[in-house]
Amino acid sequence: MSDATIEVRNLRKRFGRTLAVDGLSFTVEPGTVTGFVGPNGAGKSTTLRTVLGLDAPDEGEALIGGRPYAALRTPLLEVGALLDAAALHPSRRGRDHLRWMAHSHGLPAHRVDAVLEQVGMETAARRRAGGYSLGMRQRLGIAAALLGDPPVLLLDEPANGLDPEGIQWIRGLLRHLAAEGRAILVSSHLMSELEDTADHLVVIGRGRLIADTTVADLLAAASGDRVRLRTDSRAQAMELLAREGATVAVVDRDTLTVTGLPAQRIVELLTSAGVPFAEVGAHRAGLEEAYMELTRDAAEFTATTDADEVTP
Ligand SMILES: Nc1ncnc2c1ncn2[C@@H]1O[C@H](COP(=O)(O)OP(=O)(O)OP(=O)(O)O)[C@@H](O)[C@H]1O
Repeated sequence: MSDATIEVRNLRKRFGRTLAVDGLSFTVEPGTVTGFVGPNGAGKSTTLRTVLGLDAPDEGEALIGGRPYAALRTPLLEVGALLDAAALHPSRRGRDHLRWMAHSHGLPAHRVDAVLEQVGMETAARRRAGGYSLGMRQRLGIAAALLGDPPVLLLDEPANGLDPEGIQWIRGLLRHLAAEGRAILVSSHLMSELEDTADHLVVIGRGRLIADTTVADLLAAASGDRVRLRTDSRAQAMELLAREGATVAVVDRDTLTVTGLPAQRIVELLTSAGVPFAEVGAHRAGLEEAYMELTRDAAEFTATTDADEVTP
């Protein structure tokens, strides 16, 4: 799968007064799941649409296997995409929809059964699409993307509407498809959806690149040299450790993270002061926490809470 890359170079796209994508560059390598993350309106869909030749960029370019979408000879065999899972005629059976797609692209009919099996829709696809749940439409959309067995996949929010079991399923599928050497770009506005899935992350906000990093590097940076501490006497522990110069943050009811003191010193201090504690160890940040750290300084990415909204 040597042609398995997506390259976005200096991409810029404006809609009237909205600069949807503002000089964005990144590459998706073969054999990886790259998460494409950013808050609603960040420019993810516009970028994906531009890669697929559905929006024309004002500046820059987007390439699949080194060529723009318009120059691909057999697009369905070179790139698979899930953009809008709802785009299905309600009276059409899912299987017929795929058979028509296969036929119009000169693909053998057995590919339809192969991809339906891959997404667990063998039976459901014989029913009319009008009765499908959102999760079933997502699965059928993924089946359509896989029909031409393409080396490159672009999936816009594929976990949308899936139940926890469906989310687990798609994680496994994406890992499997990447292990086959494909380049996979998967967008989400929720970092947590990419946990255990993405190897690499491209984070954007307001059309601009915020981070282009491996998940491992991002988590290591977010974990820092913090120590995680569990204690029933949270207030006492916080006061004691802060007095010793540590920075202490609350994680939940009985968990704290401590920066500025080694674990051994924390144990000594708590023990000699008689403050009970259960666990002391290196803190490992999750993806959601790493994302918050990454976007903390960018005020425009801060979610408005209900409390903010009712403040006069
Ligand atoms: N066809 C269009 N006409 C006008 N404005 C548009 C159009 N498409 C996108 N936009 C605007 O461009 C910006 C980026 O939108 P886009 O849909 O690419 O973001 P997104 O990151 O995919 O968001 P979401 O997570 O909500 O899908 C938004 O401000 C949006 O309103």
